[in-house]
Amino acid sequence: MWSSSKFLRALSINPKLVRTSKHNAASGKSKSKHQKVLRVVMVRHGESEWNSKNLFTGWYDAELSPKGILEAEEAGYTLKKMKICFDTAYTSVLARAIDTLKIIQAIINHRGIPVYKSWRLNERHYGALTGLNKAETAEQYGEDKVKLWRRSYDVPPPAMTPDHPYYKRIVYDTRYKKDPPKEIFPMYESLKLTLERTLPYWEQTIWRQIRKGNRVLIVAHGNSLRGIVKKMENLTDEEIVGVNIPTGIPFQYLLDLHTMKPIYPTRRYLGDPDVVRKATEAVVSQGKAKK
Ligand SMILES: O=C(O)[C@@H](CO)OP(=O)(O)O
Repeated sequence: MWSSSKFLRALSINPKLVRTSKHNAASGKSKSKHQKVLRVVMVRHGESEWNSKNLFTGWYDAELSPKGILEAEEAGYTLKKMKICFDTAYTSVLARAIDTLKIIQAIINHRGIPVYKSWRLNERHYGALTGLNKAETAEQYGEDKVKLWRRSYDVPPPAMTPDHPYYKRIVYDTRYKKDPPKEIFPMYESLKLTLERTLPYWEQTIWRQIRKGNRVLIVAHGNSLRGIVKKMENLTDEEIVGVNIPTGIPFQYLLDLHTMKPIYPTRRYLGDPDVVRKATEAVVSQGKAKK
């Protein structure tokens, strides 16, 4: 069993330096004088029904699969074991992220914290690819093309047109009645376009809360999180191609209280490294053609 203390030792983090208790949870609006570092935890939702079928999902509102529910529970137990507490949580408007957050909240006994939902944390819009099988798409267009669509920084997938089977379901979904406004409602998104709509929310809302000393949990999606990771780790457009985020495994950044810079240059997963590696490789192979 990979215990939280073993995990913290592996990361060479002194747990005493990180605020973990519920102290000041309700009013935790200012940095405690004992607090040496700030922590932000992010997690990609648990596996969805469409992940399990290996379909491009994007803004389609897939539910969590039974495995995804277990992954969300596991994420909750990991945070509970490590005694990590939060003041505020942010998520997208998609069920797979909202439900993952609810499961985590229940397990860590944080049902009462404020939760903010924004379409800006949604998965990237996969355009015309939405609903297609990734392996079959790789067979048809080649693995390189699918890798470009899935992981390049600025190559967008083809646009979703009104005759697409999921167009109406997404465009007329009442949750988007007010936001995003029609003029910017996406029909496709590269990672660059995804980041351009996530970044204002990250900088003007989430980052401000972190700066104030609030302990923030973000439950979002593979690509909205890749955008934030690119920003946090200063990755180049080429480097972000190699970043794949597994479902349901929380990762954290510890930030220096004064400089607000990450203490470790890369994200740290809160989980058994072997499990993280295998889960990450599985995400990569979703884009491979079936042999
Ligand atoms: O299909 C999607 O919406 C995303 C995440 O599930 O997939 P990918 O990992 O291919 O970007």
